[in-house]
Amino acid sequence: MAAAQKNIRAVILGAERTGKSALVKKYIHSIFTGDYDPSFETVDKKLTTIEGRTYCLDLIPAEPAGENLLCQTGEAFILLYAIDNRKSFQHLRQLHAQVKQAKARTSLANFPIFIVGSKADLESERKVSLEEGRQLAVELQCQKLFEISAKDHQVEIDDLFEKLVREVIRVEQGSTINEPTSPLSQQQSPPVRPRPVSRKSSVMDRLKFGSLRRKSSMQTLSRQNTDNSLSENMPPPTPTSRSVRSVSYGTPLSTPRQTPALPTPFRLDVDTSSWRETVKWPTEIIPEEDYFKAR
Ligand SMILES: Nc1nc2c(ncn2[C@@H]2O[C@H](COP(=O)(O)OP(=O)(O)OP(=O)(O)O)[C@@H](O)[C@H]2O)c(=O)[nH]1
Repeated sequence: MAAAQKNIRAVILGAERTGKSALVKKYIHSIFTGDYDPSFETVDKKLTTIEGRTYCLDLIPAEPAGENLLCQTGEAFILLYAIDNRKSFQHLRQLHAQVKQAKARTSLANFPIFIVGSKADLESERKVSLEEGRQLAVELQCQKLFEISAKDHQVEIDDLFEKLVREVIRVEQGSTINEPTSPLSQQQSPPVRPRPVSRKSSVMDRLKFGSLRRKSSMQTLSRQNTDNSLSENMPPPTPTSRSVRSVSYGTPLSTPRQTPALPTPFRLDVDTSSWRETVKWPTEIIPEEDYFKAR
């Protein structure tokens, strides 16, 4: 196995019990146990190869408070809410501000932030609509919005992290993806003050200072990227298999429009940077021809 040519530190921020650890476990180990263990510390890595280059993705689930250092060192961010928990959604603005403020003290002005709604399998308990998620992604100028389920959506979760890596690559190659640097970044950086040590921030400290003893020895290495059609510079793929149906509206997301009734569960992936919306149906849940036949 080739050594990683680049490390990418992805920080997953979200309120308690939004499914941060479950998301990481699903991506790294392909499992969903349904357990809740507040003492479970996951700092996991996964190698992924994109366009011949190997990246090591460090995944760091973080508690919402007191994570400035984490935010400063992160290169990509996932702001996670649970679709069945309105408070976790309302918390995202604060998390977003926290990330922006922390990054304004660093030299990294451009970095991807995805908004992700978890627990998409709990449709009947939904408290946050897709439209609200989409509006917030546009308002905060986040690159993408996903709805996923750590219980059901392996392919979509793989896709989510691949897209995150691709966004980091785009930044590395010089694309500007965030809004202009905020006034905060022009101020002189205040000294970083010691912060309260929390369960997950102590993981970060140990990671940072090289003394982390990984709880899990399992690392999933070698995830070959075989699908170049995901390249951001290419036009959306023509649906060739039953597995994916893409709908492009070609209108700004803020324009009121008719949204087709969607089967559930499903995943929404909105690319807010290109104002293109893509809705995908996983085949194993509802084959697209069945869906269209029924309409
Ligand atoms: N149905 C369903 N349950 C989920 C999903 N993701 C997580 N959960 C459950 O939600 C609970 C919390 O998940 P965790 O992954 O521990 O959440 P967390 O955000 O890491 O929680 P903290 O450690 O408190 O920060 C657990 O009981 C999970 O099994 C999901 O996609 N669907």
